[in-house]
Amino acid sequence: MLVTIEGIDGSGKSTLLARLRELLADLDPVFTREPGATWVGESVRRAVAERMDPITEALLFCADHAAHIDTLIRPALDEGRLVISDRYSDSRFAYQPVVLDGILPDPLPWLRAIHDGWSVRPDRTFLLVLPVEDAVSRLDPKKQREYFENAGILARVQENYLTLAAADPTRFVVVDALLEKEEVAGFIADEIRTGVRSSRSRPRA
Ligand SMILES: Nc1ncnc2c1ncn2[C@@H]1O[C@H](COP(=O)(O)OP(=O)(O)OP(=O)(O)O)[C@@H](O)[C@H]1O
Ligand SMILES: Cc1cn([C@H]2C[C@H](O)[C@@H](COP(=O)(O)O)O2)c(=O)[nH]c1=O
Repeated sequence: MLVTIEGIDGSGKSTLLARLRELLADLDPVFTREPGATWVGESVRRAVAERMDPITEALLFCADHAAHIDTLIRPALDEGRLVISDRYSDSRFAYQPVVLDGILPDPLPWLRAIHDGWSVRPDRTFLLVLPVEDAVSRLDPKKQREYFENAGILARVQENYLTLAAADPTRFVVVDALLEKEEVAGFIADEIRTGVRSSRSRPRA
């Protein structure tokens, strides 16, 4: 079963993932992330830091996804493992249309077409949602920030996420990221357990 965690910067993904490691330890999940599960992710971070052109950046995010699927996601799913990824393809579908606005006429179908035929669809996606000003106020001012981490961009990214969630309500679970950390993690851990139980009781396709 493939579970993904999505949300704008500062929504609490890293905090949640750290707690899920403890709460779901008995299920022995494979925890992973995009970008960064493979060395291609290092190139992506470099491209973002150097503000390379947005097409190069988008294609590097896609290349990182392809390497991630090939080296980690597919092998783990083939072994029947629970995989939990901190960001995945929906990050591309939410962030890159904002970055590519004015560069491509219609970025989302272009991005989706790049993923067609080889990407693996998540079984469940938890989207952490909160007012953008709360997310920005949570960001560590001492840390070097990616250029995405600006309120104007993040507001548009979150709108894109909410549109994706509304279009696919059986996969997405929208979670109020203003709730207490423990409440967010407890709720998502319970939902993942329920999903794992039902996927194990279903014959494999
Ligand atoms: N539910 C919550 N309530 C209040 N504060 C929270 C909550 N979840 C996380 N935080 C705090 O918000 C800050 C940002 O959280 P975190 O680093 O987990 O976000 P993130 O989504 O991983 O951000 P990024 O995408 O920038 O890495 C941290 O200081 C964290 O302690
Ligand atoms: C996977 C992916 C990520 N991004 C953006 C979102 C964040 O601002 C950074 C990743 O940093 P984090 O430490 O995970 O917060 O990259 C993106 O624009 N497109 C993507 O596909």
